Amino acid sequence: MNDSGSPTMPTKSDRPRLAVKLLDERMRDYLPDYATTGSAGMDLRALLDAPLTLEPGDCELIRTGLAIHIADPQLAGMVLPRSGLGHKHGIVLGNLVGLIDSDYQGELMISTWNRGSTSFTLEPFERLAQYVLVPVIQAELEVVDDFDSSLRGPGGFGSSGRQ
Ligand SMILES: O=c1ccn([C@H]2C[C@H](O)[C@@H](COP(=O)(O)OP(=O)(O)OP(=O)(O)O)O2)c(=O)[nH]1
Ligand SMILES: [Mg+2]
Repeated sequence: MNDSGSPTMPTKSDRPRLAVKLLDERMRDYLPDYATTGSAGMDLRALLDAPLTLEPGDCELIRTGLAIHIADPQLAGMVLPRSGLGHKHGIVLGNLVGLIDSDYQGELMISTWNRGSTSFTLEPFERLAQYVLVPVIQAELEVVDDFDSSLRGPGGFGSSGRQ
């Protein structure tokens, strides 16, 4: 927050820097970036040599041509669907959400599932999903016999009703 109480806009130089390898030279022109200053995710593009048609129910692993090494274990990447593709065309992720470990150095892959009822043709370099960097806290599990009591206790899965 600044003095006027509004959030201070971080500048590009405040951002963590992530090492990226181009596994296909064509991706140099298509490096992911934030579309607006407030975007949470960077769009990931499909590395394809030709259009690819996904029939209803098809699920294909699509290359991005990028390897991003996050390195910091207090960060992770998440691959999320784009809302327009998911809502209008049924193009979502075969794993629903992709979780990218900070020590992963391989190619970022997008499991692309046509959960809709019509075929969809994906164009080369089309923006297919989005990559969000998130903070992570790693924990140690400590085995106990009993918990300190809580208001909820073991209640879950709708125990509080619907209204
Ligand atoms: O949508 C995704 C999900 C995962 N990955 C990569 C990065 C991640 O760090 C690695 C392993 O993912 P995860 O742990 O979710 O898969 P797993 O089935 O448990 O594989 P592993 O045994 O390699 O951990 O695969 C992707 O490229 N795209
Ligand atoms: Mg795993």
